[in-house]
Amino acid sequence: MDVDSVLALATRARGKAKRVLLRAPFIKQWSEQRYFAARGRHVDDRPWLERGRFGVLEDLRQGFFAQRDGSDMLPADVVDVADRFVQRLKADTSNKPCVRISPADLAADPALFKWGLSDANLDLAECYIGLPVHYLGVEVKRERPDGVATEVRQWHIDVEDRRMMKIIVYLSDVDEGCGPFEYLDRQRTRRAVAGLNYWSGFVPDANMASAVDTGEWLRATGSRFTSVFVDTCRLFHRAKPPTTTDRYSMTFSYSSTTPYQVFPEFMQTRKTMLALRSQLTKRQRRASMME
Ligand SMILES: O=C(O)CCC(=O)C(=O)O
Ligand SMILES: [Fe+2]
Repeated sequence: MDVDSVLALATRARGKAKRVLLRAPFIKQWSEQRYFAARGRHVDDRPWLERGRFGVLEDLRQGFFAQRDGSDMLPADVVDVADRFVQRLKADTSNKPCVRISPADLAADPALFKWGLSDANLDLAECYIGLPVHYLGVEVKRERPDGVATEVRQWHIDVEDRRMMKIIVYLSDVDEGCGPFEYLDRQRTRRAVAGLNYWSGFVPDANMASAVDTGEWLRATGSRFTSVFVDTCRLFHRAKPPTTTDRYSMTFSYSSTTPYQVFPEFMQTRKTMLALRSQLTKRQRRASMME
């Protein structure tokens, strides 16, 4: 095992310990008070949103989910980089269910990574989370149509933070068979958490079906550039295992500056971030945990 894997394991263990500790009644109450006080202090500092994102914020606040056509939101140079990554993923000949562009490759062609740090995105994440935010980076992936329910193709709720915002942008058309983002709305998530006595981890389909009927599972299908804005720490979700066609997509992730847990294997390394440093504004450096 190399040093990075050991560090990743240690970070995971520390995150889990923190989540366990925060379940203890007295500590939970203290931590909630601190959290709401911090959000209260931040109210006046929240940025203004550009008009297009206002409705997204409303939807996120009401149902932790918004779906939009994202074609106007992405600048041409970002789409160019995304397409290059898609071509690279298409050329992959392994038979892994999910293939990703490596953090080093993302940093070598940084327009896409940097779009995640645009004011419009940081503003939206900050307004929704209600606190200064960390940008955890972008993941660009291909989900192969093998129908296998591994990893995040199983039902789960993300454990990183109290609130989180992810922007998932499809880079190919996604219908029922192409592995759409699948989720339960707020009420059904609550019902499933209670019915399954859920705290963390992956839930097999059959167990989920016993808590919430499969007819009530929701799916975000749509053409290329369809964009999902979602708080994955608040809703049960998964990538539905694709059966007919590959799904290509990218996911930009944001948490508060004090998440319970992060997964460093999906994030940029300190070294690549230092190489990008001179291209970033102060706000972007803060959001990338560099200051
Ligand atoms: O890619 C997807 O559809 C969802 C994957 C997932 O679980 C996540 O991004 O939190
Ligand atoms: Fe997830």
